[in-house]
Amino acid sequence: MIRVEGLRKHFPGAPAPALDGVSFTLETGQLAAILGPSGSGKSTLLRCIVGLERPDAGTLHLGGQAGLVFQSFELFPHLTALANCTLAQRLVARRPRAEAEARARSLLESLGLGHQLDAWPETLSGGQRQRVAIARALAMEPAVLLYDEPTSALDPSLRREVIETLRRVGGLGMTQLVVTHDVRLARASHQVLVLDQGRLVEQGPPAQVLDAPRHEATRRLLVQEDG
Ligand SMILES: Nc1ncnc2c1ncn2[C@@H]1O[C@H](COP(=O)(O)OP(=O)(O)OP(=O)(O)O)[C@@H](O)[C@H]1O
Repeated sequence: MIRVEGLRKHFPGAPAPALDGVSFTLETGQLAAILGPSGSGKSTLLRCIVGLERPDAGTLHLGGQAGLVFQSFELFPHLTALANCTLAQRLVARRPRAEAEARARSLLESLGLGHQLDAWPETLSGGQRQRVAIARALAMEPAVLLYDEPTSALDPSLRREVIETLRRVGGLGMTQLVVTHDVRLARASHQVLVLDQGRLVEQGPPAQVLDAPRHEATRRLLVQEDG
């Protein structure tokens, strides 16, 4: 479970805070989508949770480290799928090779890549590369996995594949937080959080937030998506 309470971040010189008292709770194994207009504070929220930015006030209870999966899902091109998933385990977590490989293999298998362990990134499809990147993040055993715009710049079939993968990862018990403009991805989540000007203006299951939006910012996001 992750709990965020009263998170506040005001960048020096900025006219208004990027985060202005954000609080929410996410149960273990749940997937939450963070929506909001440009500049509403989505990336700042992720960066505070992962520790890349220090909040001015508020508390974070993660029960461990947060892992961040970047938009481009970049893999090390000179390492096989398996080696991509063992490098940080060995260098950062200092796990012995056999242990790191066993964990990587099991994660790649559970994401449907058991037959691609020795494949080079350039020989994998876009969707397969993404699953390797996610397995690599999971191998570090984060308490929560964060994604910044995982489906932007992807074609529709790949988007569906990413959504399917996030569900699978949720099935492994991982708590996930996804910043996205993709309403379809938000619909596949357990909880939708809408940020506007650094404040959480809506929060609830997708059926509630997306089908009966109460806030203007949410309505605008839905109109943009339809158009
Ligand atoms: N390092 C920084 N220094 C000063 N201001 C910043 C910094 N980072 C973000 N901001 C400001 O904080 C606010 C929130 O930015 P943030 O990047 O979190 O928004 P966002 O919702 O992720 O936007 P987008 O959807 O465009 O990525 C914006 O007004 C932005 O200009």
